[in-house]
Amino acid sequence: MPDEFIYDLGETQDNVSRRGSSRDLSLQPKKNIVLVSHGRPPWYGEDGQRICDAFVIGVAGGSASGKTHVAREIVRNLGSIPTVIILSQDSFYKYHNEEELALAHANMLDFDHPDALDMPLFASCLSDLKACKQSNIPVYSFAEHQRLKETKYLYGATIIIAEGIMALVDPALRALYDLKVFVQCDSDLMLARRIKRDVKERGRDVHGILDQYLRYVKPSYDNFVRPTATHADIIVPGSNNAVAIDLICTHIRSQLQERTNRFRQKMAIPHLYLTTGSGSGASTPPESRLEDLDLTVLPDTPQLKGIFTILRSKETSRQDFIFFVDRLSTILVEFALQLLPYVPKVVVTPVGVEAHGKKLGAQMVCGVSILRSGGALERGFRRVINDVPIGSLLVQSDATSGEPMLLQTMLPVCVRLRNLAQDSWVFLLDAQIGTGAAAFMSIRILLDHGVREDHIVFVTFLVARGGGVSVLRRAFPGVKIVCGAVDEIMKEGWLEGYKGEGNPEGKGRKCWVMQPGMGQIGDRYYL
Ligand SMILES: Nc1ncnc2c1ncn2[C@@H]1O[C@H](COP(=O)(O)OP(=O)(O)O)[C@@H](O)[C@H]1O
Ligand SMILES: Nc1ccn([C@@H]2O[C@H](COP(=O)(O)O)[C@@H](O)[C@H]2O)c(=O)n1
Repeated sequence: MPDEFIYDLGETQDNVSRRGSSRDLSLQPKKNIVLVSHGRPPWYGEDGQRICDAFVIGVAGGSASGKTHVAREIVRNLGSIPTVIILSQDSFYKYHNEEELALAHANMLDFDHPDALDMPLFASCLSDLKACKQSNIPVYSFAEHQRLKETKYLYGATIIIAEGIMALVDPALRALYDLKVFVQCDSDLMLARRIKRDVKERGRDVHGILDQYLRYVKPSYDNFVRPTATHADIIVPGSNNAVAIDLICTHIRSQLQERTNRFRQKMAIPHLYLTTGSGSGASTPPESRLEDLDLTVLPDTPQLKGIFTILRSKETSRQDFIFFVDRLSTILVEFALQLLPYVPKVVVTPVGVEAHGKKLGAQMVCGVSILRSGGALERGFRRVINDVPIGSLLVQSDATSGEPMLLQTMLPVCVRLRNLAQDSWVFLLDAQIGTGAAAFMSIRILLDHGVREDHIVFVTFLVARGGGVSVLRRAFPGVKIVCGAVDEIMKEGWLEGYKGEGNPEGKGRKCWVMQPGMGQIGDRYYL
């Protein structure tokens, strides 16, 4: 495995950028690999529903035939594709009891029978990933012959390569593949490669390897593995296979292109709701009448007006800007908390009488900030909800297409695990909803994880009435949107840069701007 593909989950983002954009998210064996390159474009339409599945390739073949090699070469050959996961069937070896473990260590347990693998679990994880949901897959140790306690969280792949000796055995698995590949390799070569690999990587000795090979591996190849070649769309040789891999990649590229085209056509619609040009007026679609947007807006008190006046002014110092952003986010989160369930609670006061009150009824509450501007709400959020877990999503517009691109997900555990996600309340934090593209993608990500739509509370300083919020509202009517104020206009224009530390000349740049707005909140807060 080339070094630039190795990336442990615990590494910092700095290390990833230093090494390039590839990530290996597996523990042991290092086989389930996630490669992230230029971000993931939207996988849903303007109605918020998924419009395409991930493209799934099944790669089967004998042990050490070169399945992993083929999978990695496909990734390398594809180059600048959005996100690829290589999912190894080895991860799905069943859990063994003490008796089976003793047999395994004596080379007397058959790992080459289809029953050794948890095929239904493999099919269910693969089916979730194909449907653009998250999956928590098992982690297997070859050294211990055992499934480990931890699971590995995977999410966000555009292409999934599932590889394993039995990858084409199970009809339920075969039904999930868009392309089926069989790696055909000479038996002598497979044995030679296996001896080398198992000594080096799996802690085995030559005698044991040969014993296991003759007892289980070879008969299994003849009985179960080789016959599945008939299901393959493409047979790839186990060596000198560059031409075959090139053909596979050409096919994948054309398939992805088709899916991308369908998406672009549909996503063009929200932009019809946005106004362009330099005029001061903006046409407002009927759907974005304030009462139809169902926003929870902070009461327009003189005190709030005072805060907004300071925040909107370009003369405000960075120090004051940070102070008032923190204050406003505290007020907003406090206000948003009224939307969560409360249950009765009786306490006894220091004077010995009962007081009938309430306590928060939500089991789990967490925050997810949409980086970078959403980070500006985190301090206020933490002030109101003590010790709350906060994750983040990095979504940025692609420079050429203008489409939002998912670059990184760092979600709290209660969202990553599906059984917890359905009971969690998630505060999505972003500074403003303008075009709504980042908000739209972030909501879709939470729904992919099983968070209930009516358990998502979007907290933001500003919403543009003429922007994408109307499309967002139609797609996700259950999401609660809490904002400090509603601005009228959303249009393409020049954003005056914040003048000060890090940007002495106050350079402007062209983008979608809200009016009157607060400028680029992330820049003003962080620069
Ligand atoms: N086309 C190839 N050319 C040269 N070596 C290869 C090729 N395919 C695989 N190998 C080598 O064979 C060994 C086993 O390959 P691997 O892809 O891990 O097999 P599998 O995943 O099928 O068990 C590795 O050491 C790998 O480098
Ligand atoms: N504890 C185990 C589990 C499996 N094996 C062998 O692994 C082979 C499949 O993995 P490949 O990467 O070679 O496809 C399979 O043939 C099993 O015999 C093992 O040795 N120990």
